[in-house]
Amino acid sequence: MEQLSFFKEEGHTPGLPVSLLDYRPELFGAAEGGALMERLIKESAWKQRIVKMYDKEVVTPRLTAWYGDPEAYNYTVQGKSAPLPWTDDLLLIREKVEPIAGISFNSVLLNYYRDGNDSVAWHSDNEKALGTHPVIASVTFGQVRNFDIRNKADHGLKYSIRLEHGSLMIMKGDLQVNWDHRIAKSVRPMKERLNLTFRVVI
Ligand SMILES: O=C(O)CCC(=O)C(=O)O
Ligand SMILES: [Fe+2]
Repeated sequence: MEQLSFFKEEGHTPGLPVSLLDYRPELFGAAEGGALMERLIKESAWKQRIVKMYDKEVVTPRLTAWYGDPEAYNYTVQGKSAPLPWTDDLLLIREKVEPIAGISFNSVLLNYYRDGNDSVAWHSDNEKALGTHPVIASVTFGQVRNFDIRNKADHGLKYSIRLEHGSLMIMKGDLQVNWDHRIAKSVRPMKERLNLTFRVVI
């Protein structure tokens, strides 16, 4: 498979340094990743959460599920429900991710994008419960979608990374401080995509 490096996908700006974002395609092979994705989609406890946006309550345009250690519970990140216990598949993925990330994760947020209509709006993962410079490991299965990153102070400074099936992307350093990210809706037809972000909730 062609190795699509992050830097190939950049627009008019130089690439973000690896100290902020480390992209590694093919953490999982196509077949293994496909099997994991199918099981996780079928077996996870999906919820469509309601979040407050500018005083309005809106339903998140994707499905989510939280798993982790019981101690990883923090209402500012997960809403009112405690994380569900780790499953074998989630532990297997965590085991592959941790040596590369260089830290131990105590929770994982799963995002299920059913089609091109599902998305996550511009945000940074800067909740207090994640600390100021969180290391977040993001594993993607299924449909390739663009992961857009824009500078908080200069919205013209933007990058777009194609997150491929089976890939790992590690976000770290100042990324959540100075940059927002999103998965935009797509007018082109999109198949389903599963994303797992491993986090340390403190
Ligand atoms: O689906 C993705 O790649 C990103 C998800 C995300 O940004 C988040 O869960 O905070
Ligand atoms: Fe995020």
